[in-house]
Amino acid sequence: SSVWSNVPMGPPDAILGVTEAFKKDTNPNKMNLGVGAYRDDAGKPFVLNCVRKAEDRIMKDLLDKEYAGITGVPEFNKGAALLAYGADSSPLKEGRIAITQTISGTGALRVGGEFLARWYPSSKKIFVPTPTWGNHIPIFKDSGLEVNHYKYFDKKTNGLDFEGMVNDIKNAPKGSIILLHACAHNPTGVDPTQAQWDELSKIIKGAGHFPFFDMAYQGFASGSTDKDAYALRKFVQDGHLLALSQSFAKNMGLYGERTGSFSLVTSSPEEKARVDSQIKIVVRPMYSNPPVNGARIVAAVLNSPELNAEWLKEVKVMADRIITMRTQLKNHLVNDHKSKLNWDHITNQIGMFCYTGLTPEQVEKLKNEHHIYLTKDGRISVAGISSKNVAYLARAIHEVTK
Ligand SMILES: Cc1ncc(COP(=O)(O)O)c(CN[C@](O)(C(=O)O)[C@@H](O)C(=O)O)c1O
Repeated sequence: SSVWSNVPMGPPDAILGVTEAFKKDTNPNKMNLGVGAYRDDAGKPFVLNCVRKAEDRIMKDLLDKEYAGITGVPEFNKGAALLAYGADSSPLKEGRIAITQTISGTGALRVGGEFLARWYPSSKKIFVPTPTWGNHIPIFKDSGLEVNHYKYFDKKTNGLDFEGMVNDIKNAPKGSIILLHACAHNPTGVDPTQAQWDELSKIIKGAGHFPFFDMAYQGFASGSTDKDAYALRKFVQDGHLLALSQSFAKNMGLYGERTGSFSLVTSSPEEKARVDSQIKIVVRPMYSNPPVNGARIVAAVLNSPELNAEWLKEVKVMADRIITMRTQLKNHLVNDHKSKLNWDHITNQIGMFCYTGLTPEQVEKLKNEHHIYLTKDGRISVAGISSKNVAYLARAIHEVTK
């Protein structure tokens, strides 16, 4: 028998597997509402103008191909921290934030998971919302953490089960790690209000828990990078020493460039130096140092007032198109099809995803009868909807739900 005869066939990824199935479909009406990747109204991937301009500038600089340091391109780290924490962040001004460039958001979560498993003294338990991004669970398990869950989504209202969330977080063992989606919760599109975030900050502080923010959509949810960072900045203001993973996949359209960061708010520059040294010891044997291209693009955009201003406009255009598609989809369902169901959640939810409430059977029907591809949990990537296919989608959803 061969050396690998014991290797079983694994299941396709719940999200990326949908794209594979979509690509095999030859029907002209097919729609990919699976992976969270932005498309413009022509259904095409969108490379931001500010990114193209940044690339031009970088090419003209004729930079070398030397290794970046273990923690990546310094100008990138500076710009990413400023974007997340804000110009008036005291830990930033006091030099207390340890930050490393990572292989996009996934890499940030993994470096963070490994660091916490190795150095966080109070617990190996991380509590993630129910539901959460599917990849969170294997990332943290593979990091050596024990994954637990807190209530989050209310199936009855298709909204937030704040009561349940608060109770589960309060009942978690003291000093647990709490994973929080900073904005545009994936897969539900349901976010706490600012008042609810304020309360969560007090509760998490009171319980001595450790917040780990995953901010993969800053600017992409509301169109404002400051508004989308509200929860993170409020927790920092309230004195939490916390962890943050950032991704530039969506808000700067750098998906395949794999550009992100992991950062920790520490209590002093001296502590930051010790934490920095241990983050490097996690990263060096994992991938040694990160790719420079995406980081140079982000640095060029964030650190140039002109490109930064253009980026903020473009990220708002993306956010606004998503919001328009939500409204059109709901209007078709309510006005054209006189659907008896309540579709308010389609416009109440925010960010890349809409948690439709469709059952796995209805999802199967959308695929088999209408060539519409989405994940089994009923999540649709709103970016896959355009003015050309929104009516087709509404009719199909009505067909399978009436
Ligand atoms: C909450 C959250 N955190 C982190 C990431 C990591 O993203 P990256 O490593 O590319 O920076 C994603 C992307 N999730 C998806 O948009 C999605 O849920 O479809 C998709 O990119 C994915 O990889 O699944 C995410 O939704």
